[in-house]
Amino acid sequence: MGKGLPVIEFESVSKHYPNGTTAVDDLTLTMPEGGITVLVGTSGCGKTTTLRMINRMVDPSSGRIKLNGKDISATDRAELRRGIGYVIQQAGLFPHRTVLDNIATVPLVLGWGRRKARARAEELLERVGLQPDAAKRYPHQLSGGQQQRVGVARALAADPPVLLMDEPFSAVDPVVRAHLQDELLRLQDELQKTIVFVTHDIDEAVRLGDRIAIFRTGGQLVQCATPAELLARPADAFVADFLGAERGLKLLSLSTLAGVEQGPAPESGRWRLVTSGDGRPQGWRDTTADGDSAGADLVPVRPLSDGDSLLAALNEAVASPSGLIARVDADGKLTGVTSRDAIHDAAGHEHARAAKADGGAAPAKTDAEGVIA
Ligand SMILES: Nc1ncnc2c1ncn2[C@@H]1O[C@H](COP(=O)(O)OP(=O)(O)OP(=O)(O)O)[C@@H](O)[C@H]1O
Repeated sequence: MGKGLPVIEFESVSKHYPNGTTAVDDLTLTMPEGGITVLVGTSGCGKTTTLRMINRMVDPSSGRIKLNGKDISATDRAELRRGIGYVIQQAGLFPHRTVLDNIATVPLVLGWGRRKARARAEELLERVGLQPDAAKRYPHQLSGGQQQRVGVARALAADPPVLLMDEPFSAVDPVVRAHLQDELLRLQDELQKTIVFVTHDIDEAVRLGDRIAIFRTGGQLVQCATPAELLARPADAFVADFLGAERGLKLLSLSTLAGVEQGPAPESGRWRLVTSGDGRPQGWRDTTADGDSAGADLVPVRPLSDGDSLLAALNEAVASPSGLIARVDADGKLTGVTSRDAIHDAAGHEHARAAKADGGAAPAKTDAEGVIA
């Protein structure tokens, strides 16, 4: 995350529609510089309305929103939007413009001139992981995932410090979605934008969010906290339900195997780890199997490295016939094995750490600005 100074501040903001709907109810929330704040909640809980109030597509009924300390109602809408990129579901690309022209839209409006705008669009095309030959295609000639990448590139074209993303990856399949999430995190590492991201998917929120704000129907913010805090200390039963029955496991997706003890692969007992000549784990061999099938029936092993999560480790340990996971270095060569027990201990430790109100992993923001009961 970046410096953490508040870039966007909601101060007691409400939005009531003329039909009597309260979309957002007395929202006080800050979004820090260089961080991804994810807004989640059930359908109709006011996430999109909250997002659209930031670029003044919707105006609040009461309260105040500040961007970099300045009340946005006093800022000209067009000027405000110059500093705010906006990405929506299914990309919202102009169908009759090429990919390159779509990406160059905002720079052209800003008067950059054709050559500079196109050069910038080409650079962004590459940055979001698209091949140069996509430039001349039209949106309908791209897959859904590619269109979303173009949508992200278009939003970044004028290098706005703030990015609003409204369910940008909801319309693509889970595999593409995971890729897009990875790409966004990679881009964010480089660019350090202040991002507000709307989703209804708690797993996506945990994966992407530096902070997660959970809303309930009626536009009420229930809790805003880091993913670890939220998973370890949900403010109430609504949040706990929303996080789901696997919330304990989700917490383990946030910690890595680095630092969890490992030892040499076993040289006795029923299961032996078979490695290739250059030390890469191949599978578990059952030493009690008869001679003929001993080599053929290797139980597959999925080696893990320090960057893999405790959740992945637990998963692998449960599936492993030996109860051990194989650990490898960056070259895929065996460094040792870790037992189920050691992973359980590490998992318990992570829970205890996250559950401590002032724990190292969880900055104590909850009372100051997080739990709005
Ligand atoms: N223009 C409008 N006029 C009246 N009611 C509206 C209008 N726009 C939104 N609403 C209502 O305000 C509430 C919040 O809507 P909003 O779109 O912000 O929710 P959301 O959390 O983004 O929902 P979803 O996850 O389904 O997209 C809903 O009850 C919605 O029907």
